[in-house]
Amino acid sequence: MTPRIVVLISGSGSNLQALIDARSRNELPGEIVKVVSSSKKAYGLERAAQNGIPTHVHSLYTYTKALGKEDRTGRTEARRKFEIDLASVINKDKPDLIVCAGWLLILGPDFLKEIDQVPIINLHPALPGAFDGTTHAIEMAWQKCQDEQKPLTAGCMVHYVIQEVDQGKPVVIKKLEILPGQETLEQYEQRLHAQEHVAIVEAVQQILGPQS
Ligand SMILES: Nc1nc2c(c(=O)[nH]1)N[C@@H](CN(C=O)c1ccc(C(=O)N[C@@H](CCC(=O)O)C(=O)O)cc1)CN2
Ligand SMILES: NCC(=O)N[C@@H]1O[C@H](COP(=O)([O-])[O-])[C@@H](O)[C@H]1O
Repeated sequence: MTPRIVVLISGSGSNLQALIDARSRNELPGEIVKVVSSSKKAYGLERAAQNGIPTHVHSLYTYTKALGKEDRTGRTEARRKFEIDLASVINKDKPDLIVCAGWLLILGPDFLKEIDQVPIINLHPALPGAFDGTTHAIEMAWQKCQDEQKPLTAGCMVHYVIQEVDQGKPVVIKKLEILPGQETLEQYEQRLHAQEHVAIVEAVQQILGPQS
């Protein structure tokens, strides 16, 4: 039985594309059965559609738009319902692995409790213990190198998702050296994304085993 993969995205989906391309090369030990996006504008939805992969948009805004900014209790409840519903959507596809590929929302305890037995992995554009819990790790690493004016070992990792954001056990780590003044942020980003596209495929291969 081919392992079933659900991929969570929020944006461009270039890492989803890396998984799709690996599958096309028979190098992915699993089938992407659903792509769930937190945004209806995510180009990754287009990438999925172009490859016949079912999609679902699960937008937090849908749950919170009727609430006032000051309605903290309401927003907390809405976030809980968002997460429980998200877990229900995903569980319907009976995944063997869930991959956060640029999913820009913290998965709270209500979600993790409902998913329970299915491993979840996340791609984070930083090394273990560096810039945990941020969605701006790429820029922060590059800027840190410029500020300190000394080489910085940066990179990306794919790690298991636990409640503590970006602190789960690493599965794949890719290191990159940033030299101050030697490249623009865009040039570093390009190098990093290329490594991410390798790391995310390697992580799925490691977890789900060789091509089935
Ligand atoms: N429980 C976990 N959830 C998630 C993890 C994780 O390790 N444990 N990884 C993240 C991915 N991520 C960094 O790799 C990350 C995603 C989102 C955020 C964040 O602060 N999100 C805010 C909204 C931010 C925004 O709208 O711009 C939020 O969820 O309220 C930090 C890190 C995926 N989830
Ligand atoms: N903290 C999570 C985070 O910053 N994730 C980052 O979102 C991007 C998604 O790109 P993509 O939509 O092109 O795959 C990737 O760079 C990934 O590391």
